[in-house]
Amino acid sequence: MPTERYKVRVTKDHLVFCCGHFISYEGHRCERLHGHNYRAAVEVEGPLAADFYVFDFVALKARMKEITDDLDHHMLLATRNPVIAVVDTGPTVDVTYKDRRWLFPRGDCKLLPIENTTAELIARHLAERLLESLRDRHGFVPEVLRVEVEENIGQSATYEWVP
Ligand SMILES: Nc1nc2c(c(=O)[nH]1)N=C([C@H](O)[C@H](O)COP(=O)(O)OP(=O)(O)OP(=O)(O)O)CN2
Repeated sequence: MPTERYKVRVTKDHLVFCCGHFISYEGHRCERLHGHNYRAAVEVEGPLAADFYVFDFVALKARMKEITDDLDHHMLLATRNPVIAVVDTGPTVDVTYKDRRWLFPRGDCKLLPIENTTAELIARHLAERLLESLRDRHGFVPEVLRVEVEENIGQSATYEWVP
């Protein structure tokens, strides 16, 4: 008996989120502030449900779009970075790396509980939020979830979650 597996994938122009960021790298170096039109793609795997699909494309796009829209047009800051300090003062976010300092209006920022705003960790962050949303709103837990974040055409990172 052959084993059947199904996978649903969505990636759409409206799953693009335009954000500022900078990362630390090589342990002690820090990029200059710049931005990307990040593009997300989502895959879910599982058995076919009663409607003969793994999970409804329409709902999957809608849940992902809520998350990417929330990040769109914000400065992404990683709160767990070992060398870039991020302090939320209320009206502002004060960011320090060695002798460099950035001061952002709080409303322009998304503070992410991750170590670095790499495409890899942004993908994991999106996946965690999506899993919560799929579970809470649809009672759906996929067998496998993958989120790909493309920083630029031809360069992307994928996070895979398997329970
Ligand atoms: N595995 C990863 N590598 C890198 C990441 C990442 O998230 N994961 N991120 C960066 C930088 O943030 C940077 O923005 C990308 O650098 P680079 O490719 O040099 O810049 P461009 O997007 O402008 O691409 P071009 O090919 O130069 O046009 C680095 N590495």
